[in-house]
Amino acid sequence: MKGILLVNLGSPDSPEPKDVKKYLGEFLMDERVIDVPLWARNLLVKGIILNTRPKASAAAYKKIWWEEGSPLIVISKRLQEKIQKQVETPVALAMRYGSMTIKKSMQELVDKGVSEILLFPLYPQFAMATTETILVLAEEIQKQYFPQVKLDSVKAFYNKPDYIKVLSNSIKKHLEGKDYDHLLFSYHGVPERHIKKRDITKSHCKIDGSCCITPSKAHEFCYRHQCLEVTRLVAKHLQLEDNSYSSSFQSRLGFDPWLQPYTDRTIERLGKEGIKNMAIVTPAFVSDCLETLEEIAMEGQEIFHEVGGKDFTTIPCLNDDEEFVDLLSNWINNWIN
Ligand SMILES: C=CC1=C(C)c2cc3[nH]c(cc4nc(cc5[nH]c(cc1n2)c(C)c5CCC(=O)O)C(CCC(=O)O)=C4C)c(C)c3C=C
Ligand SMILES: [Fe+2]
Ligand SMILES: [Fe+2]
Repeated sequence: MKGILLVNLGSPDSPEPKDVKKYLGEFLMDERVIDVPLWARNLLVKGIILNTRPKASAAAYKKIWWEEGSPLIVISKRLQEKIQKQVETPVALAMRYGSMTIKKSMQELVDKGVSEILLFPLYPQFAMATTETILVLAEEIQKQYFPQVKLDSVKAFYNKPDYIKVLSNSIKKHLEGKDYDHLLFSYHGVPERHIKKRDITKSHCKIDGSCCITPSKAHEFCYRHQCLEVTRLVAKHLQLEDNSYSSSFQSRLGFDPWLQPYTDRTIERLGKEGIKNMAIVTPAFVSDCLETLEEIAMEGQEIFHEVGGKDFTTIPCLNDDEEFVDLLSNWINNWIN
């Protein structure tokens, strides 16, 4: 029998500093997230970040935490339950980091008689720090604990026309009746180095004004290209006017250059340039989480107001939107049959 394993990023067990520290330790010690030699990662993560960041991170998590738990986990569970209603084969949910492990969820599927698993990373764009780390870990677990199970995986779906349509419809629905001057597409950032490391041509990615719009085989693994493509395709679908939208990258960590322009500086610039009403959408995230509910909806809004902006509309992620559930269920049913 076939089975599905949806995988999202994960969250701490609670917004208390000790749980946040445990979670961040696992997340940031991943060599595909902080991609430096082990000794340097130990020094940076265990020596510096885990001694300074958990308190502030925990305070941020407390602001967005729901009674049922972490928004990212609760929303992912709702998505799983809704997909399960439309799919005949078992659908399990795991997180790359934290207690809902890939191993436990694979075991759950195997216990139900599953011998072929479709791994479904819940990320529209490929990144070393997201899709790749899930695929690598899932393969290791399968080889070690479930050698009899066949593993298949869903590729980044950033440019699939039916995905672009669902995302565009959601944006349109949430902006209905709103008067906005600028729509900002804010994607989670990654260090520039990550993009160059995954350039399979070894020479294409220059992270300049043109490489990501020049066709290349490198784009199969270029997070920057895939983000900018989502913006381009949605803008085309919604017939947005030039200069009424732009892309930026949020959540940078550390001192290395990350993908630019940075979201916080872009919001500030837009406000200073006289934009009064802005909307913001976050298509690198399938589920609302700390990075959308706190960093964008709270901090982003504050920055905008400080520089004279008025109306700041945060468009929710696709979460468990009916059209999105139908879309994922269709893709899964096509794989099953
Ligand atoms: C598109 C998805 C994501 C990419 C790419 C990504 C890269 C990345 N992230 C960090 C560091 C942190 N990310 C944190 C939170 C966080 N990141 C994502 C998604 C991507 N990260 C999500 C969905 C979340 C929220 C999780 C939740 O529980 O709601 C955090 C923790 C929060 C904080 O302390 O600010 C860190 C740290 C790096 C270094 C990185 C790429 C290299
Ligand atoms: Fe992140
Ligand atoms: Fe590129």
